[in-house]
Amino acid sequence: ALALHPGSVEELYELLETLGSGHFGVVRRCRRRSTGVFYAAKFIKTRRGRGSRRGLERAQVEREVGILRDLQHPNIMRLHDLFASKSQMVLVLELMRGGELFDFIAEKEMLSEEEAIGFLAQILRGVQYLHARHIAHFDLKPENIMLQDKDVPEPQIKIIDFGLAQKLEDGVTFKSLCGTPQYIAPEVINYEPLSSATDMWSIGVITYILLSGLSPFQGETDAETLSNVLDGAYEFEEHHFSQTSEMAKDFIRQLLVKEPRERMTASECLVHPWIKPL
Ligand SMILES: Cc1ccc2c(c1)c1c3c(c(C)cc1n2CCCN)C(=O)NC3=O
Repeated sequence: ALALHPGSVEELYELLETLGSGHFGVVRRCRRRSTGVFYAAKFIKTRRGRGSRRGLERAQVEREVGILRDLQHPNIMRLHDLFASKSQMVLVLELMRGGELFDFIAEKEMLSEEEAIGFLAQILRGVQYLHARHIAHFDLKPENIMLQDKDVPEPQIKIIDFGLAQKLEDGVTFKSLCGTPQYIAPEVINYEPLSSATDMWSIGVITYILLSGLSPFQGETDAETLSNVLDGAYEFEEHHFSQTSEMAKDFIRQLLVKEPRERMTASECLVHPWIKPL
């Protein structure tokens, strides 16, 4: 069980360099003093009162922790330790030395279909595990897919950042305008009920990017991107997709579908002929 340490994280961990920062706060590499094992420490500033603008609502962070602490899957980020003070929370997480899938693709420009399938099968198994527990991530994108090590033939990945994740209580239509324009599904923009199918649209966008290095709906501005998403306006540009198999295109077509109910589920993706032969 996960203890909520009242003391300071520095009593148990030596804090090292900053690995990244974002809307949530700062992530630093750290080393557990008693074992010498390295971890990632995510520092989240929590609001003093409802008034202040800085930091996140404490309840929101507690929701993320509540979701993370019960998850146990090789492709989902594991929460090791938790520290809370009145103005910040510190999540101690597994260290993913390989960094973001986003940077991995940027370095390689694009991946072979075999490499893409290798990553997607892991992402789909993690998402299948979440959806089976009625949890949706709602912010799936290459920045939130981390690699254990990148200099190995088949890098192991984990899904991180459950800051926007939700438990999908049956019947509760969860609506929230969140996520990143390039990856969000039409129903998010139309403020319609969200579901696990919302994650599957994002996986369609991620697949398109893995195979081509291009983002299917990205426009000059966020507004243009959002309208491209609403129009479902994307194409397999000949120049970037001439070498791509028909099965890969079919896989993407069955995810970038406007009607959420018509999209493949994670389980259906895992038996799609493009992925299955694995
Ligand atoms: C080597 C490296 C570099 C940047 C990292 C991480 C690791 C990292 C990690 C985590 C999070 C939530 C954010 C992280 N970031 C920030 C960027 C994440 N999109 C995490 O949970 N484990 C990490 O290793």
